[in-house]
Amino acid sequence: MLTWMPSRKARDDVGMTSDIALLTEDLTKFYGQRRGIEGLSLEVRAGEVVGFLGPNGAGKTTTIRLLLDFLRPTRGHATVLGLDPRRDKAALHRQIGYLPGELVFPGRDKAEDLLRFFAAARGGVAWSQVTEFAERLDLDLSRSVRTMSKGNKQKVGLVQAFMHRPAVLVLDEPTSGLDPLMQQEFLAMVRDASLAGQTVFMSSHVLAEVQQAADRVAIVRDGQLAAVQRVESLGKRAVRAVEIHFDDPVDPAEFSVLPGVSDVVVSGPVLKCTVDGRIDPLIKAAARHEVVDMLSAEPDLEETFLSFYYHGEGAGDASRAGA
Ligand SMILES: Nc1ncnc2c1ncn2[C@@H]1O[C@H](COP(=O)(O)OP(=O)(O)OP(=O)(O)O)[C@@H](O)[C@H]1O
Repeated sequence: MLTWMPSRKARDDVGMTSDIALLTEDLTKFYGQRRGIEGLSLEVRAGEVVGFLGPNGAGKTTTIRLLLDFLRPTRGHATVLGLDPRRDKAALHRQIGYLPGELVFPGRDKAEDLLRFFAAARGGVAWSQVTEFAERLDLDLSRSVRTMSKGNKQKVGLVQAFMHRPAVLVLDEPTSGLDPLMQQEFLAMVRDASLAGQTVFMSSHVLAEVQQAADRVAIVRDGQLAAVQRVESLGKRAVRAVEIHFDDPVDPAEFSVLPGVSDVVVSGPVLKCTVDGRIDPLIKAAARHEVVDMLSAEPDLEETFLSFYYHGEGAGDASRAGA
């Protein structure tokens, strides 16, 4: 999906006051000696969907809590819609939809009562907006939240985050506990939110879901930003297996010298190899021969994702919005 800049009207409709929805500069949080997140500089533009990816303990929740002023930074700062989350908490309250990673609903309230409470706390939300999201997520509002499964509690959390159509949605592991059908519905809600001019910043450790909904992914590892990539370019970087069938036998040496090409094996007219990154050099070399067929396995984004963890590639080359 390409970055899409919402129209001025769409941004006005959701109360967007700044072109930059989220900004962090050198954002750092240490818990005593323990690093939560360090030196995080990231810009999310209004209307963008950014996936915040990383394994357990990478620093995703810490970052999100800093953005919402549930934690105070050790160093650096963050702004939301150009405002300071600490100083302008009240002003931001209605413009942010937040889904915490760990949902705790005390009491025996029915989902409906709880959502009425959240709606009132936000200065009133048309009840039709609440039921619209509840229906999309197939959530029974008459059930007591305390007795709900993890997935149903997650749906309540999502409805409260989306129901007031906030300018910015900050979602910590939003698909946690949802079945595949509901995960798809959630991703559709994210796409609709983006089309309506809302900004979405969502943490996840599932690359596939982020790939479906996000414009960019920011990858954190050990408390530091390891890479920020446009989703399409993650695909382009991926390692893929390629098999080319020629009319006549080819010389492996001709292909093994190509940039990004390795593991070249030729048996008669069939060449198999691995391509890391751009496939163009291989295509141009192959085109010097008569090509009968070519097979290329889909880039494995999970592998690309892991390669960021283990080799620490590409730090911050698209950390600025629209890069
Ligand atoms: N309250 C705390 N006290 C001490 N250390 C903490 C605290 N909260 C988080 N940490 C540490 O900070 C680091 C980042 O944790 P964080 O919860 O932000 O990661 P995460 O990416 O959200 O992980 P997960 O996917 O497991 O939720 C981890 O090493 C974690 O142990």
